[in-house]
Amino acid sequence: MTASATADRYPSRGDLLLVLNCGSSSIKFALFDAGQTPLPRAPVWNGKVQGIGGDAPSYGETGRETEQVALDADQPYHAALTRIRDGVAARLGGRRLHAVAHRVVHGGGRYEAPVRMDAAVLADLKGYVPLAPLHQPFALEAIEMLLEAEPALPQVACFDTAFHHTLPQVERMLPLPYDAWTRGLRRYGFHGLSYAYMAEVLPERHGAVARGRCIVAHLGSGASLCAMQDLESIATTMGFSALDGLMMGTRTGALDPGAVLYLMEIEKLSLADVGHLLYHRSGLLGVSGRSSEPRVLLPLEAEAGETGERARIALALYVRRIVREIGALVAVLGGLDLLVFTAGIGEHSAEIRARVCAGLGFLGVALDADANTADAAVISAPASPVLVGVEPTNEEWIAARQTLALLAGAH
Ligand SMILES: Nc1ncnc2c1ncn2[C@@H]1O[C@H](COP(=O)(O)OP(=O)(O)O)[C@@H](O)[C@H]1O
Ligand SMILES: CC(=O)OP(=O)(O)O
Ligand SMILES: [Mg+2]
Repeated sequence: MTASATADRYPSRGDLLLVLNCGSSSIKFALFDAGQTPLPRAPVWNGKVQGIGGDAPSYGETGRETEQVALDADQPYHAALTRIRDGVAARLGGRRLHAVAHRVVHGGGRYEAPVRMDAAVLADLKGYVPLAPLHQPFALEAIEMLLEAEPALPQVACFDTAFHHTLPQVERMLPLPYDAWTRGLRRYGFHGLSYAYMAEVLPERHGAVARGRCIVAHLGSGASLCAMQDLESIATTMGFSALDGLMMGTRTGALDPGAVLYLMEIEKLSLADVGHLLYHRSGLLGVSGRSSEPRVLLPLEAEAGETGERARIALALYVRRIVREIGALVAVLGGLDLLVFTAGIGEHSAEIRARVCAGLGFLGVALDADANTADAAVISAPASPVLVGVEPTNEEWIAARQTLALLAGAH
């Protein structure tokens, strides 16, 4: 093997690895010290580009949030990537960038494991853009930009859908005519890097209970639930696309398809208009008319008049959908041992957690109010038959580790 092939496979001391996590409203970036074994969970540098798709996208580094930099709203992804690359270059100081890991939301039926990117894989993954229009194009844009700028730099795609390869067929199938299945119209599931992290960290945190009947509630801008048994996905609320399941910041979640037909046939909305409505103008934003974020809506509930009323109904609907879907997953699991909240809202909103848990009284779920307010790792009361936890997710670390393993030839 040549020296450069060996360097591709194994990082040397001091080598760094960049992870890009393109979400629906943000790009999270993290730089890891790839030369250390085991890979440290904390990055050496990280940050977040926020407000992608909105009027005021901005770039910020963790620890320097007050120095938020405005980005060109017409080309936010390009501007963001340029900033991130500048930031990486400033931190290399003679060290080598070993690889770039990307969270790619959709791997379709073909990619159940991370894959090294090249032009052919890129073309393949572009085929899944219609299945994840809020996410897929942007991750692929970043990959394409880097393939052109630094063709020798290894890039690896790590898929949200991959963790759900254990779903049984009865959870994967859509009740359409059978040949839809063979055409790839099936439930894939998302947020898999987050659930993969949970499968790693929950046994460390909670011991054997994590291997039992467990539900993880990933509540971010996009939101889903995953039912795990023995740390494997057995059911999940997002399905064919990232529109299914829970109500989200701007997305509907599960919706009667008859409503879509009505909007198009009777109200004459075009296909593009319906797509925009379902992905960008619905959910908490659409119902409240004010914000896609619970932290903005919660204080508005106290207001008199329409603002307060709509904030209250938006949040009531949001919480009701979570409770209903948890109920459905409890039925699939045959009971519940552990419920874990994660992602932006799950990790930080004690009020949303309290409202969800109040709806789970039928399971005997009882919270310790102080622990919940403190975002503690265990927030259930000692007598609660279901252990309830809060666990910060770390999709970037999972992507970094998968990438190192793939490049070292472990896949
Ligand atoms: N400290 C916080 N308190 C309450 N909500 C928060 C906090 N931080 C983030 N959030 C909420 O989390 C959501 C974003 O979650 P995140 O997991 O970062 O989503 P994404 O990956 O899609 O960008 C937003 O609704 C945001 O308001
Ligand atoms: C799949 C998905 O909705 O991801 P995110 O929550 O990061 O937008
Ligand atoms: Mg996310």
